[in-house]
Amino acid sequence: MLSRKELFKDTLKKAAHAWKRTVELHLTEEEANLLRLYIDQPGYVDLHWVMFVPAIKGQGTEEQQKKWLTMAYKFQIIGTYAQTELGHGSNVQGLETTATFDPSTDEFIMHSPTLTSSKWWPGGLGKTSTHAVVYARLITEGKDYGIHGFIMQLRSLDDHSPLPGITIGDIGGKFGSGAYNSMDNGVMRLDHVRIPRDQMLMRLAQVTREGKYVHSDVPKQLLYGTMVYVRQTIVADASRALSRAVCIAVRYGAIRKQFGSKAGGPETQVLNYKTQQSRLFPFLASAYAFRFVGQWLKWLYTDVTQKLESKDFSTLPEAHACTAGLKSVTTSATADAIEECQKLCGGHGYLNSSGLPELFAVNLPACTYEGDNVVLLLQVARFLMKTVSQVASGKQPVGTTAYMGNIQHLMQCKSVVNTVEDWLNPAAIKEVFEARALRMAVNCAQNISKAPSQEEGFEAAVAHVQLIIVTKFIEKLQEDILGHGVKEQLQKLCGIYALHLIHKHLGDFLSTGCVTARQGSLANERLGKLYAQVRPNAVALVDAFDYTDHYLGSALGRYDGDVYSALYKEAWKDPLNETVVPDGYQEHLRPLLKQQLKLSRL
Ligand SMILES: CCCCCCCCCCCCCCCCCCC/C=C/C(=O)SCCNC(=O)CCNC(=O)[C@H](O)C(C)(C)COP(=O)(O)OP(=O)(O)OC[C@H]1O[C@@H](n2cnc3c(N)ncnc32)[C@H](O)[C@@H]1OP(=O)(O)O
Ligand SMILES: Cc1cc2nc3c(=O)[nH]c(=O)nc-3n(C[C@H](O)[C@H](O)[C@H](O)COP(=O)(O)OP(=O)(O)OC[C@H]3O[C@@H](n4cnc5c(N)ncnc54)[C@H](O)[C@@H]3O)c2cc1C
Repeated sequence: MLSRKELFKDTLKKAAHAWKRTVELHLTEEEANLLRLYIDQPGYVDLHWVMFVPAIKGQGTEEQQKKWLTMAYKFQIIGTYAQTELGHGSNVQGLETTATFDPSTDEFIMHSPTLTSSKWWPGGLGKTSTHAVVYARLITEGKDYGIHGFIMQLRSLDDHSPLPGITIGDIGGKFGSGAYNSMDNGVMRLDHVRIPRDQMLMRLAQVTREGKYVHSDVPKQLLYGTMVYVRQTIVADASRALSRAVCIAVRYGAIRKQFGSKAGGPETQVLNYKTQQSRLFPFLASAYAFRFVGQWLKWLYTDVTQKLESKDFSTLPEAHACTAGLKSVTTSATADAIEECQKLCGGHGYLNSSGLPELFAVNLPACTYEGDNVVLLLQVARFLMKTVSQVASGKQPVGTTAYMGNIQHLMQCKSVVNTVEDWLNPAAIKEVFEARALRMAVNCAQNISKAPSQEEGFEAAVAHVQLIIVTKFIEKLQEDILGHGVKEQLQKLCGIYALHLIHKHLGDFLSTGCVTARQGSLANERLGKLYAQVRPNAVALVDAFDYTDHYLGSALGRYDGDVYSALYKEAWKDPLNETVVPDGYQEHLRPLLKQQLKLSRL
């Protein structure tokens, strides 16, 4: 119900309070992160911690890190990540902002040469940030060396006014009434703004005092390292958002009753309808699947970072493919699922008090930010094509592509599934997913060699990423899992996750010969049985997410199930209900009604 200005100020207040508590309680970075999650409104702090600090960590020299991170950690400066421009987002190499070295003063001149080069979107840029890592084309000795990162001060640390040569503001209201409107995504134009040479982030490359450009011995792809880090955190965000939506829809489905009463008896809980289960339980399974793959991705990222520190860059391409692919698949599935959860809750799901519209609006842009999901899947496809060609030349693939080494078997194997029960076998499930992913990648590589097209590999990329998620779920089940019967429930969810994908992508499985039509129909039969088995525990499985009513923010998803009185109470809080007769009655309704009355009496 807050206006944009009130919402923005409210976020500033909450973030400042969280920061105060972080300092007072001496919270670790991990604990502070958890606290931030409970603010639960996008704000400048996200960019400061998730992009500004990591960009300096990844691309700054030790000296630069010492100087800037010290200030950033103490919140003496607030930073953002200014990469995207009005005319350029996905194509980073196409950015236009220039950083031209002037040896006479030992400075870079930062400039926006065109309208389309205006920085556009960075979170916190519009009204809050004092500093930014700005991405610009480095020009020295008359040569354009492409995109590099530069630390720029944007606003005065005394009165917060923009520094000379910098025009800066908010880009305007966004989708939904709340959601991302708490964030001041910004626009910025630079008019020949000078910064000292040592504010170029110099871990990847340096410009000497004389203006000479020098490469370091680290791969230039590390320029994109901050995005790898954030994409990894976004997978965990997606799993959290999806589990919130599913929690609301499952709990409400157990309360809501429609039809089915016999002789005046109670109606049926909508959660008992098979159609409801087949729409909703795959999301429940996905919420668990994304959580487990998110945990694994965090491990992978930590592992890669440790290797990078000891100058082992070999796993960087895989880390890029995994983070890009998983960010893409999990955020797209989550946005679609939240929208469907609204429909699963019927009309009440469309009310703001259900919590679902806000959840949808705030998570939808995750399909776009940190890399448009289609563009990122094309990066995965590129990685797969390279791996296929390496396999063809005898190289043994490792990590998430290790299955491609089993090419002889996977290209011709037939699924062993013969009965409905066979679809309970994780090895049988894994094999069909591996075969489908490999066959699609190989087909794509063959098609590309005939008619090169970057867009060919999209479907193959999806198949590969789904294989990763299924595999990590299966691997999770091989660990010790505490709690009586918990493992059995997770096994059922794992089955639902995998088999619903077979159902959804049956065309791929059939056309690649990985599954026969009969096996596809056995999978559907198994799926129906699993839905019925999960039903008695569905509410417990969402209670296990352990969300408080406050955090869930939903009249429909309340733990106590007292949905109708909550909806009723929420309705009366609407500003329209502050008066019995609405504002505008005197000017617009009364004269109209009076006039019509007069006319009818003539
Ligand atoms: C006290 C402590 C308190 C702590 C408090 C903590 C609080 C924490 C809160 C956490 C909450 C989380 C909240 C999350 C909020 C998230 C906010 C998001 C805000 C959004 C930000 C943005 O959107 S920033 C802008 C993002 N932009 C993009 O993503 C652009 C996408 N485009 C690209 O990445 C590139 O243009 C490209 C990859 C699509 C193409 O690149 P290029 O033109 O160079 O071409 P190639 O395709 O030829 O690639 C060349 C080569 O490089 C490889 N490669 C590409 N990318 C990467 C990479 N990232 N890493 C490694 N390698 C990469 C590519 O594969 C090619 O390799 P080859 O070997 O040549 O094949
Ligand atoms: C809420 C939000 C917050 C953001 N925060 C930041 C931030 O803090 N800092 C920052 O720098 N940026 C930020 N961004 C910008 C974001 O990173 C870009 O929007 C994103 O990278 C996509 O780029 P684009 O908008 O230019 O889309 P475009 O690239 O113009 O995409 C438009 C369409 O074209 C398609 N397309 C593009 N290229 C290809 C291709 N090669 N093949 C096939 N299809 C293609 C896409 O799939 C899409 O459908 C934010 C964006 C949002 C929405």
